Amino acid sequence: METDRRLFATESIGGRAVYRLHAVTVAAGILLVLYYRATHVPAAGEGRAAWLGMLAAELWYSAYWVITQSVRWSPVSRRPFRDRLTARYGEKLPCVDIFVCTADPHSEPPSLVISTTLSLMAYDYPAEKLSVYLSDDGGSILTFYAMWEASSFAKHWIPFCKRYNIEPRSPAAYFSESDGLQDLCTPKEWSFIKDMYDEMTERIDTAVMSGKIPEEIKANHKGFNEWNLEISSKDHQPIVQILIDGKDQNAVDNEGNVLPTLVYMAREKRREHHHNFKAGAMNALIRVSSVISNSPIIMNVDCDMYSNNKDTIRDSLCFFLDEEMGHKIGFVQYPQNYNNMTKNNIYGNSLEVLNKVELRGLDSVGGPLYIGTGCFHRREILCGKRFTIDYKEDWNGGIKDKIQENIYEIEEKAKSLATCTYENDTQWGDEIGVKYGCPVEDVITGLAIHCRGWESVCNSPTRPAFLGIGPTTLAQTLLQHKRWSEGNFSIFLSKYCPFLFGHEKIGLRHQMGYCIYGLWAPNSLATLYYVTIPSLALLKGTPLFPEITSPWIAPFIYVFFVKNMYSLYEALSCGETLKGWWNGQRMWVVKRITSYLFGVLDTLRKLLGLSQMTFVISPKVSDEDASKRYEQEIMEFGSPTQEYVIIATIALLNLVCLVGGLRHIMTGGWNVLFNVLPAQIFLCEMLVLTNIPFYEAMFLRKDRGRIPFSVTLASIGFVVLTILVEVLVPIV
Ligand SMILES: O=c1ccn([C@@H]2O[C@H](COP(=O)(O)OP(=O)(O)O[C@H]3O[C@H](CO)[C@@H](O)[C@H](O)[C@H]3O)[C@@H](O)[C@H]2O)c(=O)[nH]1
Ligand SMILES: [Mn+2]
Repeated sequence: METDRRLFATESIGGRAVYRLHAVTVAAGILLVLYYRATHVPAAGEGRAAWLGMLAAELWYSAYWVITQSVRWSPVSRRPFRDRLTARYGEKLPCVDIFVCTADPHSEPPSLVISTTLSLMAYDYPAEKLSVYLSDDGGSILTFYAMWEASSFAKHWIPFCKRYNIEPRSPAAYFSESDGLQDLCTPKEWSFIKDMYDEMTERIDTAVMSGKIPEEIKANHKGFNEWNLEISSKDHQPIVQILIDGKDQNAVDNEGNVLPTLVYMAREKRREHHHNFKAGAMNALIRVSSVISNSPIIMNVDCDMYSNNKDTIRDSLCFFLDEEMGHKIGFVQYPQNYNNMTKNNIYGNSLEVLNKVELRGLDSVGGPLYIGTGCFHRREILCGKRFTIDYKEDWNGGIKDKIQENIYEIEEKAKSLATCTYENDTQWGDEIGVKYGCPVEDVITGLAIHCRGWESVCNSPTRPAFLGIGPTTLAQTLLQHKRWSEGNFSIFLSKYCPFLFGHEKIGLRHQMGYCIYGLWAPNSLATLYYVTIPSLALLKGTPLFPEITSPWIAPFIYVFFVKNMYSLYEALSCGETLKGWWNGQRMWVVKRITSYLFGVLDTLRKLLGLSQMTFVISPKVSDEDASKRYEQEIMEFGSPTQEYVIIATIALLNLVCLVGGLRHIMTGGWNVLFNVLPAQIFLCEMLVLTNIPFYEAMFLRKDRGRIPFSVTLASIGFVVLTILVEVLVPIV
């Protein structure tokens, strides 16, 4: 009976023996490599500087490797017992507020936003306890209109979902997956609801295309009056519209059941006030919801992350309501999964290893990071509460306790909480709510929560809880990673550096876990060095590794192979393909020499006060031609960017160095090449192999997504320049 009390189980993840064997031997190998480097520095003039650079890069890699192992030692997975929750609490469950953020009706189409919203409204959870809030940072009447449409479609959609117990509950996802041949409902019923949905989306898409809402529609809801002629996305009054008021007896679906509360909010925007991006939106939502439903649990998702699993709320509550551990848990994070990944993960965006290995590993050392989406928080904790050993949550707060206030009064009160000036001279954005000033506001907020004594857990059900839209072009991928690496690096360099801020507050391994991401960006420097200097040295004939006959080559080979084999094993065991792993390796190099490099440079510029923080939204739509290439897993370049110049230059440089290196056969014979330089030939060759898609994109492809000619030309120029410089002022 004892065990039945628990609402969730913690299980350790297998395969640790293999892992630990690999880790211990690789660590030994690394020590030998470093020892060799430090004791065999060549004389000046024989490549000493280049050798010392190798030492520095390898020292960095070693330290970083140790950091990434912090979370791999004893990962855990969690299993909630939903049935026990239901048996114990019945429908006496806490109220839950759900926040959705959107920012721009063009890169985040309103029809997508409402599909997400509808999927959340249709959770298997008592509707009277559920409130869904949308924050629209685009302040767009188009998004409001879509929400208004959703509020009436919900009356058909929610009962349909519940009656037939369908999954997923995002209409867009459901109709694209199901072909109407399901035996759960009559074909007539299915077509009825599908037509209704199609017609609604068409009306919305037409409105978005024309940018206007027909007058007769506007007459249907007072909310449309908020948009007068002067209003723009960067300059408008606060707007709060309760589209469905859960307390209203008349707000029922077509079967007479209560509907969840649905609220549209566009916080005030004025040009002279900084709005703090998504963090600002989240904080406004926390306040606005406090006067409408004030639920003790807050869940937030991005507008493209629909709910793919109807049980997620109940699953999450198993953690918070667990009698033994629940009081320590500050938030429950779900992994970020995408529904638009191709089989072989061409841009390395599937985050499988991060989700399945790193998040679970973090879970065993204090808790996963808050990653900004798919996360359940206790409201109190988001508002700054510290952990105390006798902490006990009052689960009765929320919608049902509210006295019946006039809906207009509530809206007015809510608006006053969403103004630009509300936060002046308050702790909002610092001690209260989501923190400001960082492009990964979520990570820094989660860190502060951990440092206030709370733990977090990662729940990763077999049927993913949320599915979003991942980047589908190289440019989008690099952009997202620039924001992430820059954000995490700026945390590392700030007073929130996990080693300082977390000192004595969270465990060492937890601090290191945070630094896996904090140090993504500076990895770029070591990588840039490693993909250029050994190759240039090969061209010149300067050895930078032990000879093949020297026993010292062994640790180099061991570390290289075993580390990579383990990474392959990890990827395969997370469900990736061999090719997917290979593509992922390419993307690591590419991200490091572009996104992460710019991440370092921009972080430094910000530290020097030369630039301001930005948040470039990832587009959720792409053109047809490009989507086709994405599905065929052909890399997309298109218009020229500096990133592409770097990628093309490094690719070409390595090709030239490999070919040029082979000329040593002429002068020194096979002996020189294969005894003295084998490691460099191998390294250079591996780089050339991974870079094959780039050569194709430069020289062979004819489609619109190829590398633009100007980029190829520039990269040829840079390669020539590099080699000239190398001849004139040798660096290696
Ligand atoms: O001024 C802004 C900018 C963005 N957003 C919203 O923030 C979300 C995330 O933006 P997106 O461009 O999709 O970024 P991603 O790179 O996909 O987001 C990941 O990384 C972000 C931090 O960089 C986290 O906040 C996200 O939760 C996480 O999914 C979206 O819903 C946006 O609508 C706003 O509400 N206001
Ligand atoms: Mn996104």
